[in-house]
Amino acid sequence: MQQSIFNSSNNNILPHHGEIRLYDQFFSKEQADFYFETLQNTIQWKQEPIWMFGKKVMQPRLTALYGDSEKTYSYSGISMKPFPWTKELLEIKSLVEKLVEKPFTHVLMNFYRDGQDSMGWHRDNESTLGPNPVIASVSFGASRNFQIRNYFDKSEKIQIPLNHGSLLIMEGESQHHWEHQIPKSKRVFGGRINLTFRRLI
Ligand SMILES: O=C(O)CCC(=O)C(=O)O
Ligand SMILES: [Fe+2]
Repeated sequence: MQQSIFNSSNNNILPHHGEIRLYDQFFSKEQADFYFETLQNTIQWKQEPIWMFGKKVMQPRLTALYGDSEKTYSYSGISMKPFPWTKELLEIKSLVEKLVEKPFTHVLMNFYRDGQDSMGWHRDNESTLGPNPVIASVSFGASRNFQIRNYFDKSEKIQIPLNHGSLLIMEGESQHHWEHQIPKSKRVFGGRINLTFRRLI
């Protein structure tokens, strides 16, 4: 199932059970270029292992966690301790918070070096995020397809491109009923940086 959401700013992409909204040009091209460059060079990117089906495997991308406190964030069998906020991350956080009207405590960042880097199907439903988390996802760099599918009926699928400077908000029941992924692509060559702002409780 494919929905036409292009150019819409605050329409819900999900047909039921939760809300996902896309702001395709939340950042101007100049702002997005600046943040892509700066984050690429100043963030402490690392390739970290995770546990999958009882095996330790390297994640197919680089990651970094920045945030408020000493509070560690655990997912897929690993825990990450946040680095303190940088000037640019605080700027981006405050722009996003102005729109969402909710505060965030952490940002989990992913650097997809090229089309071969990816993230598999998952839900952001760790108990430390609370029952119906608001997750704000900012993208800079190469455009990648964001695929969403119904967790209970895997045939119900939606795909949207996340472009340079876009902001995607996931909220309500979305993390209960829907999972998402960034698949590999043979047609993508450049790097992409994604920031997911979260509130850890
Ligand atoms: O790179 C993306 O757009 C998705 C990131 C994501 O799903 C996550 O960090 O949980
Ligand atoms: Fe996610």
